[in-house]
Amino acid sequence: MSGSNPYQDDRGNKDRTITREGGAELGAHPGTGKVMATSEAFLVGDSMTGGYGKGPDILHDCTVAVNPGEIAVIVGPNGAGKSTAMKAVFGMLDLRQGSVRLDGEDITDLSPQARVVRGMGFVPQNSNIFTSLTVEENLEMGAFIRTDDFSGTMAQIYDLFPILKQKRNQAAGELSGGQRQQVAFGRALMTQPKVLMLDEPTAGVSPIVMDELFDRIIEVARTGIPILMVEQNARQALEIADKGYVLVQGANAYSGTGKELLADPEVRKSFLGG
Ligand SMILES: Nc1ncnc2c1ncn2[C@@H]1O[C@H](COP(=O)(O)OP(=O)(O)OP(=O)(O)O)[C@@H](O)[C@H]1O
Repeated sequence: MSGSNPYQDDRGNKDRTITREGGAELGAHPGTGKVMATSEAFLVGDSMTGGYGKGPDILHDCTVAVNPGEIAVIVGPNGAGKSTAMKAVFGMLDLRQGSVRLDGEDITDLSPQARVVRGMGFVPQNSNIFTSLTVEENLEMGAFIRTDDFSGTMAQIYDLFPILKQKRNQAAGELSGGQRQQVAFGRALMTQPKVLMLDEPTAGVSPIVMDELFDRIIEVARTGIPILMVEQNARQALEIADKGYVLVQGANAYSGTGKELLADPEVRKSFLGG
């Protein structure tokens, strides 16, 4: 979104090999094509183990990471812990082991609010907009941490999602599912995040709307904002993914580039419907 972003589009597929059980070699630094350790990635949830409250561990040594210019997608069966992994990266559950790092800094102990201030944008799966507020008020709420003039950012968001401009004075609750997702997406962009996390951005929308949302996600990634997202529509999401993680029972089962995972016979058979 921001013209001053130093990271330019570099979404070409790099030569990387698929890994099973962990993805230590995943992650290529934009511009260099050099494969670097996941631990050096811009955003990394590294070897995360933990669960909700005093309950059992849901995540088991789970690692997800994303770099500028990339779209990283987490897929896997229902209940695999995909949303939990996102919540863990955003600081919504206490990790028993592992860490979260953003731009080289350990943020494991920061609250979600503090992570937003550091540059994380998170769009949760549910309740991600204020239905009784107008579209524009929702976007304004997104800018809550900003003290500068955010009208330029709002204009960029209206360029990205023209329908939101058209409906800016309408209550967000009156919008279609796909339009509401655009509001949630736009609201997260209002903070000018350094990284964006989306939990099932295409949940409940038609295939056409899903394609449109994916196009917008690609557009945002091209501005250099790394995007980490969970998707139910695994096949379609992996098609636009620079890298993908298949989670099973809270652990990394497969990881690789989107292309590699789509081509892997085991991944196809077990997770992509053949
Ligand atoms: N708030 C919570 N408190 C306790 N357990 C939870 C909570 N949220 C999720 N879980 C449990 O964590 C496990 C993983 O759930 P999670 O929602 O992360 O899976 P998922 O892969 O995102 O699933 P889906 O694809 O169905 O959305 C499940 O067993 C679920 O019951």
